[in-house]
Amino acid sequence: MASSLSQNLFDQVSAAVVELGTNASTYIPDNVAELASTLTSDVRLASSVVVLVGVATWTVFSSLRRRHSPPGPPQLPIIGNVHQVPTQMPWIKFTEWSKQYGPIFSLNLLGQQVIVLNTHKAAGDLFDRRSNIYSDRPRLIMAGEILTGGIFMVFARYSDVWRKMRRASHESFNPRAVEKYLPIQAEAAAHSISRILAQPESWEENLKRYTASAILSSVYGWPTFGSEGGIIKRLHAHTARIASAVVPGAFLVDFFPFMKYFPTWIAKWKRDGLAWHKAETDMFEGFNAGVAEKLSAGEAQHSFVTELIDTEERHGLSKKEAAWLAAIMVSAGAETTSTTMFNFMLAMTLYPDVMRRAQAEIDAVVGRERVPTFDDKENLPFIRVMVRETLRWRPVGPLAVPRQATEDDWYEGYFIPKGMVSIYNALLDNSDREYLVKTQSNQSPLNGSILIWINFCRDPTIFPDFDVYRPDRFLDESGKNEISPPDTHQMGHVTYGFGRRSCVGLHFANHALFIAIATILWAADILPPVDENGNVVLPDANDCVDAGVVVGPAPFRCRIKPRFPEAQAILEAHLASL
Ligand code: HEM
Repeated sequence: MASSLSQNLFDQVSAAVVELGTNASTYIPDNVAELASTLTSDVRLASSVVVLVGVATWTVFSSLRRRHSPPGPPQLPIIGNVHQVPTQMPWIKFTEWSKQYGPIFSLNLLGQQVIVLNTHKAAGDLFDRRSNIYSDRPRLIMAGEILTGGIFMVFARYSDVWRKMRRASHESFNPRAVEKYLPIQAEAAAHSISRILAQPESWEENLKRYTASAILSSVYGWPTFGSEGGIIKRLHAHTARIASAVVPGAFLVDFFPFMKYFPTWIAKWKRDGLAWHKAETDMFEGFNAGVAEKLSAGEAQHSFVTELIDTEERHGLSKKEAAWLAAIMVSAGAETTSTTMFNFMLAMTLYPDVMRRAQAEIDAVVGRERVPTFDDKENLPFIRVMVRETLRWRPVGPLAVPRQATEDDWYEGYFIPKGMVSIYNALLDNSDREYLVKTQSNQSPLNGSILIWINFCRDPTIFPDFDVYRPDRFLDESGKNEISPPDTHQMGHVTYGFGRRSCVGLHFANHALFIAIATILWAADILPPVDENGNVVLPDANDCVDAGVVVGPAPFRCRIKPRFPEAQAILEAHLASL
């Protein structure tokens, strides 16, 4: 199967060659043609020699290099393994290779050495325990430099600007600090579930609005459930533009870095990219300026940006960096969380017994006369582990953003040279079942060599029944306390990544998932659809969609019914009391 990478490159290079050829023939005078034909055979001979020498050198060099490299599939000269990496869901191929070559194997993608890690331990050893040398990201010229000016935190190099951004975001999103956002999250959840009860068929849209609204309100202090409308589409377009630029082969400049210095009048891609960066910067700076104005008028609600305004000098952040940082928190947080909620809804339609057990816990602790709150969390262990199990069962983050080693290193007898890209293949799925994949975006970052689904969440040695949604796998014998396998950061899964580059918004996300799950299960039953004869039609659990940014379930229907007649009125009274 041809990879998108080689296809993209091939298309771009052939277009350039055709254009060059067409232009050249126009200018060659007739008397030069004769001379050219006598030279042709000599040139052919010389170029054959050059190619042969090149191939021989490459073979010797690569065999020396591979002596200490992790094993991997045989490579072709120049392109390496590019042609073998599938355009769709590459982790299936990676899982196959891990069975053949072992849990740590390496690939060569157009000269770029890549290692794929397939165990919790290896990823923990490198990304957690040696994170001082495994916290860099590979260079992405178009996505990371031209479009986002080196300040898009997710792709930022392990640099001073990343450190400043990480410090500032950690200060406002660490476990204690996120507590100030709890009222916003609870209000947004109650709004969203109330709307879902009123229009059950719009559950998907309302869950999207929920996560966007909660994060926008927390970051900018905008009113909860009301301001997110058009901005959701706008931010999705923002993230999708960046994601599409990450696709290997989408821009030649990522293979030929000197092209970055082309003047803008000959490089349209660069001109467009810089113009886009400026427009996005203006918009984000406008958002922060709006908050600053309200703050000086004494009208601003406390938010991440009001904190940044107070602390940006201490953190050494410029206005532009602060504006991008705020926007990144929204774009990294909204879709990841709503897609996790879609997976939860899917699980409920497929596992009614799990839903009943959760509802029994809610009834016992909360009752039916008030909505659940964060104060109930302590007494709702089953709901807490549903959050973990949802993140484990279907990790939405195939964008396990790759790492790059900043120093030479040895691991398990293998040499890992500085500059080696490491990716972790976290969806270790030993069932040989195929995923049905529908691609909504033509240019998915999944299609590339460096962006991979995280996957240990389905490691059969740790979770023998990995494909089953079973939250109580994370409860101890008392049924009250959470347990976690090693190297899962006391969370039971690695869906939020590893070490210094792990998700900085994970505590916010865990709270958002908890309150939405508790509220919807308190208010409603989530049931599979029925056909015209009343027979249950179960959605296909393995039918997933690569939306370009995250992977989630393919659209499916479910029936949402209030559990008791007063649910809607209680939710509305609750909202009115806030
Ligand atoms: C269920 C929801 C979420 C999932 C599954 C998720 C997953 C991830 C993953 C896998 C990474 C890369 C980790 C690594 O390289 O090891 C990441 C990074 C990041 N996430 Fe999240 N995330 C979620 C929600 C959020 C939220 C709510 C926010 C903001 C409030 C956020 C902000 C970020 C940022 C800024 C980074 C870049 C960190 C860095 O490079 O230093 N995420 N996330």
